Amino acid sequence: MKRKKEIKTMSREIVLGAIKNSFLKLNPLKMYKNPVMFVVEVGMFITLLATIFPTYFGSTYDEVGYNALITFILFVTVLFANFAEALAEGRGKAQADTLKKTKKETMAKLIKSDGSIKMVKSSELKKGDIVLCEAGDIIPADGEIIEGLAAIDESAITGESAPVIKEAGGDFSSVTGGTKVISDSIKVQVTVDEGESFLDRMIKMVEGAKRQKSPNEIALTTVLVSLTIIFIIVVMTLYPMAKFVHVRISATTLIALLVCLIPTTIGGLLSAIGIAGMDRVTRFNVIAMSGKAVEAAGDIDTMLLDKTGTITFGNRLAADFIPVGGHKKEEVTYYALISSLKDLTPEGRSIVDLAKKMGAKAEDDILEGAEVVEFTAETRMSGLNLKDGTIVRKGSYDKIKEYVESKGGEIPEDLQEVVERISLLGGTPLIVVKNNEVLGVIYLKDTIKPGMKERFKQLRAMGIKTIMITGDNPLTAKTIAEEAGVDEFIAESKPEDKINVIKKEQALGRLVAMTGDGTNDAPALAQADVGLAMNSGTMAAKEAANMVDLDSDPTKIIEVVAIGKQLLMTRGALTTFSIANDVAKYFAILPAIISGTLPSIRVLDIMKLSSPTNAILSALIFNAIIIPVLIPIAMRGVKYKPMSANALLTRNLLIYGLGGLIAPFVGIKLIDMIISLIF
Ligand SMILES: Nc1ncnc2c1ncn2[C@@H]1O[C@H](COP(=O)(O)OP(=O)(O)OP(=O)(O)O)[C@@H](O)[C@H]1O
Ligand SMILES: [K+]
Ligand SMILES: [Mg+2]
Repeated sequence: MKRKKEIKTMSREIVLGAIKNSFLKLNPLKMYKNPVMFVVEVGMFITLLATIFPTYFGSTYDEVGYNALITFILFVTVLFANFAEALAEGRGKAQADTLKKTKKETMAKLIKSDGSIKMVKSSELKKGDIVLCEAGDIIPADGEIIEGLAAIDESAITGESAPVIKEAGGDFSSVTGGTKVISDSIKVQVTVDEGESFLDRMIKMVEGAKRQKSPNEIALTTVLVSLTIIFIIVVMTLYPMAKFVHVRISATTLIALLVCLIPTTIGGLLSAIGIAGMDRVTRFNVIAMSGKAVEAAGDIDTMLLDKTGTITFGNRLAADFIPVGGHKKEEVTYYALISSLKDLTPEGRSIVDLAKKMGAKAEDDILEGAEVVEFTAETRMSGLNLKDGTIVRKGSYDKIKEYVESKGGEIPEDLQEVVERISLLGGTPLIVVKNNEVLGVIYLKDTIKPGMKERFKQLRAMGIKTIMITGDNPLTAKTIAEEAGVDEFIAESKPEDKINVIKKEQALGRLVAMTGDGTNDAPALAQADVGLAMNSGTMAAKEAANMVDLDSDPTKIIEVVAIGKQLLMTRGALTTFSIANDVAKYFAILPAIISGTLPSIRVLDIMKLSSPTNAILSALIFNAIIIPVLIPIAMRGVKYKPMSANALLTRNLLIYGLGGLIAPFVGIKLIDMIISLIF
């Protein structure tokens, strides 16, 4: 998988910026957005007061040093949490800066209504304006090509240096502001107003300016806040209880205890995990419009893929012309050529090329007065109505059969056999007819992308059902489906079938992902829970989708799903670790605090820490340090291996649950040993 636009994960600049921002984030007006860490910050202010006025907070003047130390550790804890978030944000900003460099003011050649050209600034362009873009020009705004064809360098946005061909009409007519015309000239109609361009939206997304908490994140935050409130109540009731049994506990100790118990680890890392997840998607050259979309990708049950161009390379090339019904090869070749003279699809062009190579030649005046019937996915046919009344068509087996029969023609006996032969090879048969007479078949060859079987196996291991949906005939569909290893296929489907399949799956409570690039994919892309549009596709598709792949690689949906899963897993794993940690800390320090005055508790004091004060300090230091220790995992995400949800859960509970329980005992004991050496 190509990752061209790799931006350094951890440059000096990003780290320095993050350090500065972790201090700025201390502002309580910003801090309250992270409720768990806000509680720590408030606790810090109280222990600070307890350092200055110890007697008001149940401390003695002897304990000023202890109070100050606790205040300092709490300060560092909050700082560490802020650093995690700032670091994640910083990496997004670095990517946004690279994009911003693309967004330069350029001069545009505005075509006025009288046809004359006026030079204007790109920022002055409005929706609907028509501009001329010639070789060497930077395209001044997003738009659709309304006239011409050009090679365009999109490397500024995609990082891909090979130019792409864009042309008026069809699914490859949209152009993006900031890209450069390499050859030829086009007329472009501007489709967006200033500030709303694709690049603008991309920058905003990557920068995190529009970042909102995803529903999952909000739900988890609610759980964390509830836990925090419970522990505040627990710690508050501890005070009168301790007094009752004549144990003196100062406010500072209670706050230290509280901070150890509330889920500070996940509280500190939660937003970094979300931001880093989106960042990983961006690093794959996919722009996600929301964190919600990335998370949805992690929960996908069903994936819809089309055949041509997704599972196969999609550059279907004519490989042969096969006559049927006693016709000659020259005849099919000639009419295949005629039917494709005005067919600008890759298939049509390859037919013209092959027919010419095989010696067919169209008369110079054949197109005079001829009516062009363009290919649509709906009709699955294309061709010409010649001036002399001859009708030439080529198209899919089912549609041509329908057409010929409606015109009173007959289907030659050997047609079925030829169609089957091509289909069994995974090729697409196109039937050529003249008036109501079937002449033969065009064999369009396509190749399955390498490694598809392996990828679908992985998806199956993840528990995802794959459905290939194609306009091609059932036999070709079956051959390709079997060869690629998809779970199900739907053949002879019309564009609207996609949206129906999605709706049906969703009605069964499933989350559905799909990729697409055409305007007719737009409704389905919008309907899908994860819609990944190709950057090469139309604006309509890109606007409807919640993700855009800058490399226009439809199979990348597989990686996006893996990243989404990894994001959800990372969050789950670190939450488990955090809570297990807090439970362990409770058992590590509470006996140490109380056993001094209540000897009966001593049996519980399994850790044998050097002193109650050292126990609290060690636990609190461990609590702070664990945040930066886990930052790399939050950023990188936990390792993901395709397996079922249950197997994953068991595995993670073992690693992160058990690990979270054991780590504090080891960590706190070590810190205690170091502290007792110092003091
Ligand atoms: N240029 C063309 N002229 C006539 N018929 C065509 C042309 N291109 C494709 N067809 C026929 O129309 C069918 C449907 O095409 P469409 O592009 O909708 O689907 P597809 O490319 O076969 O599959 P997918 O949905 O996987 O891309 C093709 O299978 C083929 O039989
Ligand atoms: K904690
Ligand atoms: Mg197609």
